[in-house]
Amino acid sequence: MSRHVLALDQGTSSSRSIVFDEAGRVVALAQREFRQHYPQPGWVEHDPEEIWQSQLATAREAIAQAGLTARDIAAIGITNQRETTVVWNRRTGQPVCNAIVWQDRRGEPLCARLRADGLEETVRRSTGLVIDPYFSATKIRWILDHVNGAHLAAAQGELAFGTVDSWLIWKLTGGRVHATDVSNASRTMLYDIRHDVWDHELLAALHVPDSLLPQVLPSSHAYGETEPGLFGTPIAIAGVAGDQQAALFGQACFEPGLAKNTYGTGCFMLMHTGERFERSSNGLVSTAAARCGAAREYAMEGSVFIGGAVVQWLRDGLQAIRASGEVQALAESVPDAGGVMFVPAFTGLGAPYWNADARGTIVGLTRGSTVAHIARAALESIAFQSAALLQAMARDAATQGGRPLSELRVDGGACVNDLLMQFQADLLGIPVVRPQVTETTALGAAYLAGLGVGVWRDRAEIAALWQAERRFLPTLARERADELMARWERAVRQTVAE
Ligand SMILES: Nc1ncnc2c1ncn2[C@@H]1O[C@H](COP(=O)(O)OP(=O)(O)O)[C@@H](O)[C@H]1O
Ligand SMILES: O=P(O)(O)OC[C@H](O)CO
Repeated sequence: MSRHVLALDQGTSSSRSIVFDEAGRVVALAQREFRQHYPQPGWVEHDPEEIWQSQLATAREAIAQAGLTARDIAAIGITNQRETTVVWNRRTGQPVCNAIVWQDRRGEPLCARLRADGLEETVRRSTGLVIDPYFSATKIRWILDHVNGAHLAAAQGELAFGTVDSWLIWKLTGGRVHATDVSNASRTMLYDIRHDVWDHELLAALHVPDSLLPQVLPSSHAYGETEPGLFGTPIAIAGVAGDQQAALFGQACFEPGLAKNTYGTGCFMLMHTGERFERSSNGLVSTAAARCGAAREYAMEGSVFIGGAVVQWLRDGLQAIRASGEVQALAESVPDAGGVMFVPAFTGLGAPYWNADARGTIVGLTRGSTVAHIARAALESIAFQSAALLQAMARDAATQGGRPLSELRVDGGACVNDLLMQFQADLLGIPVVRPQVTETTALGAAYLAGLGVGVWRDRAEIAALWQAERRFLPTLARERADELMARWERAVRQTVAE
């Protein structure tokens, strides 16, 4: 049997495909960026057709680059930017409009209505989430309300909704399979993660007909086979998970209390909480972890909307650097941020603050401040936001009888930045551990698929493959770290002042 697995990693800024071997090593990687559309302030869209074409192209490239053919691929695992919403016509397979991306805030007025209707507790109890336009529910409703004919077509059962995984499964199987996995379903704000069913009270509150919805399956499962024409021979789709839950799996965080933080466009810290659905009292959400069988598994999550994206802003907005990789040298050209504090609330603030109206703020500027101080403060903001998540997790653990975190596993595009990782360890006061394979999102999807077809036997075998590349140990005095966090929180308060 073939021992290679192909992971399709459909991210916010690019589509990537990676071929892994049975040791979990990257054999080939292909990547394509695609266009971001910003039709109005606060709106972000993607063209679903471009998502599909870029994903397909990278999948073919990765197989060819590895010197393999489709026959050598044991299975495909899919992982994806979560919450992003696609609605398409079941007969023609055509999307009815652009995908509404997770960062898009247009659902806020509807969220305000849901809050006013007193649905907050229902949402939290059933879905584990807070009412926020980040999640798919209000994006679906917006499409049905604003796209010509969509409301009627939905009522007549002609339309299908899916997060990006469902859309890719649909395209890969030639429209034969309309499904999603439980970790993606848990991000829609319509799925009851306690009982594993779509929540009919929430569907009714949002007037979303259930004919729109995909079937929800475990993350490691036989979803179907790809159309023979796509790769020359059919390949089994055997794993599907939202990218953050896939990263948790790829980091081998299978035990309650193990956590990872992914530093991509945003930052996403997830802690496995085992089979217990725990609710946060400190601004985090509960979510379904990737699932291999019938047992329910959960995670506590903190989502930061602007992580590595602040570095993109330094590059594209401020034009302070030409490439993201240059930020470390610029930030290191000064000994510290010189009192500058940067809160990149460009699209509001996610966890633990949940404020859609906050906007970016730089405080503490003096005559001596330079672009290097701003770059350093920008990098530090990624660590501050993540530290606020960890503090929230620690507060939850303290009240729920859990143990505080003993180390944090990291991954994502910005985790290559040593300065950022060291500052993160300093703020957190625990080791920050970077694994040898930092493509953990794709690796998690590959593991889920490979487990299904026997490339890997069980989680123990996967856990044994995980290896640290570098441990960043905290060096800062705790009082100094606390002082910095207090200054950060003061700066955050200024982002919401009008
Ligand atoms: N050396 C670096 N230091 C800090 N941030 C970086 C560095 N290199 C890349 N990044 C940031 O990492 C992000 C890309 O990470 P990636 O995991 O590929 O994102 P995504 O999955 O969200 O598309 C970008 O926002 C980029 O600015
Ligand atoms: O595409 P990423 O890696 O920034 O991940 C996006 C998240 O899934 C959004 O919840």
